[in-house]
Amino acid sequence: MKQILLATKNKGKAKEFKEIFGQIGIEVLSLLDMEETIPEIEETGTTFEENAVIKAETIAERFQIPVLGDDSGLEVDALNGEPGVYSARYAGLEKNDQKNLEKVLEELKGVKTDNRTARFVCVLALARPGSQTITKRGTCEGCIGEEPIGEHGFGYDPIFYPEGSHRSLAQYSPEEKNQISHRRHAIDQMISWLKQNDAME
Ligand SMILES: O=c1nc[nH]c2c1ncn2[C@H]1C[C@H](O)[C@@H](COP(=O)(O)OP(=O)(O)OP(=O)(O)O)O1
Ligand SMILES: [Mg+2]
Repeated sequence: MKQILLATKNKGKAKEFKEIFGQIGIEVLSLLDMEETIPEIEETGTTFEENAVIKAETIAERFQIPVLGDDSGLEVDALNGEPGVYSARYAGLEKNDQKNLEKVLEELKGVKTDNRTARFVCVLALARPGSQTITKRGTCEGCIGEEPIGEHGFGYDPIFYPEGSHRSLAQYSPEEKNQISHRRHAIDQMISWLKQNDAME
């Protein structure tokens, strides 16, 4: 496998996949690299697994090549796991990262540090024409800060402090984030599975 198509239009995700897979010599293309406009894929699932499979299978069906789908989000314990699969649309259908993280901070007003635990979840689905789709999950534990800080990353990174860290994930360099992220852990699991099943070629 020298090249893989990623079923996403999210710039932040695409950049991280390119960096992580680039290190093992695999080129990642995303829907942002395609000439034609791909219609929005409806995320009708209620779990990360379901949505990752929908994304990967929709695009694999269309292009008849192996496709990786990523469905990810933030689970906040004090909010019963919200925003979860609705992370991208938490503050509205326009998918605004700034408004989304402000809504989390608003919902957590008055909640003490010890009770602000959360995790990022990333589920990857690999759909290959003629094979069963497989999914792998990665997580990154941490807690939610009091205000956004940091310039790197995307999404909820400015309010997320990885376990044991005094810096938000948006204060991590891309290289540092890619060593500990939920996405990195899911990718590692997927690569191990492919190696074990002689499917890396
Ligand atoms: O490393 C991350 N650092 C910060 N925030 C993150 C991360 N990973 C996911 N997130 C947030 C962004 C978005 O609010 C939601 C993903 O939603 P999700 O539907 O999977 O992606 P999306 O709609 O942006 O792009 P697409 O569906 O085309 O892949 O979780
Ligand atoms: Mg989405």
